[in-house]
Amino acid sequence: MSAPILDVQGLAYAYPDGHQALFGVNLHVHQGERVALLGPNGAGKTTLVLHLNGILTAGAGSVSVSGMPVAKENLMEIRRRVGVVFQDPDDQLFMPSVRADVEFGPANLGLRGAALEARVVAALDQVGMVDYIDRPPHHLSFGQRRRVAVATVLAMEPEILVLDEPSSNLDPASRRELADIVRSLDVTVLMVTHDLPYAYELCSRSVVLSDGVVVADGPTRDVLTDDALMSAHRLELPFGFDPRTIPAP
Ligand SMILES: Nc1ncnc2c1ncn2[C@@H]1O[C@H](COP(=O)(O)OP(=O)(O)OP(=O)(O)O)[C@@H](O)[C@H]1O
Repeated sequence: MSAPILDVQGLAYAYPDGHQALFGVNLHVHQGERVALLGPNGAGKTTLVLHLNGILTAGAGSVSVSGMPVAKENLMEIRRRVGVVFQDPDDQLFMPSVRADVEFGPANLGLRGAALEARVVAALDQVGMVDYIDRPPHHLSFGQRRRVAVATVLAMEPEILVLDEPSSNLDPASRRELADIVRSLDVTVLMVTHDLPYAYELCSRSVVLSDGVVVADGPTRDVLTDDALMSAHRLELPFGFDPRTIPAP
């Protein structure tokens, strides 16, 4: 098999207050995979994500993206390669118009004029939001703001798209539409979620993090139907959802 596009080796991290959040995490993701990162509250999922684009720096171990180590000297390139969509779109949208927000990243990379406009329109088109290009983001609904947040990241043409709780606060139709968008993208995806049916629907592979350690890594169906694993790590399927009776997507 080819080298992983995302290679996390022995990653350990303690916050400045001494709290150890990750203990030697290994995670290898190959190009084109869609992987769900599951685990109970406080497991270390966000801490891991914050290492993928260098917001946090590994205490021990390493993270690399397409062979490039996540390190201070590479941060600009790493942030182009790894696009993180945070849970709250308002952490990502801060400009007076949708266009300005989506332009921001590629303009920083030096794109100008028609090339910049084409990049912005293409990114908004991928999330079905071209018609909103001149609207102020704060006049959009939450679900629309989440789509624009995804577009701000897609406009950077990332190699890896990291989605933190993408389905949270979405109504059922928006949730399904976002799933369709994710499926339509030709990009490697790491999706942090507590929404296990969403993980099942979108990611053929799931990694379970618990107390800062990877405790499972395999086909999502196998993970979600391993009752002992699920209860040991406070993972619960919603009432009526049984992957044993639902064909693998
Ligand atoms: N800034 C911080 N300083 C100290 N400890 C922190 C800090 N941020 C997170 N932690 C601790 O690190 C551990 C992992 O937190 P993290 O946010 O990575 O978990 P998570 O899996 O993303 O949880 P959730 O599902 O609740 O979002 C938790 O015990 C948390 O209390």
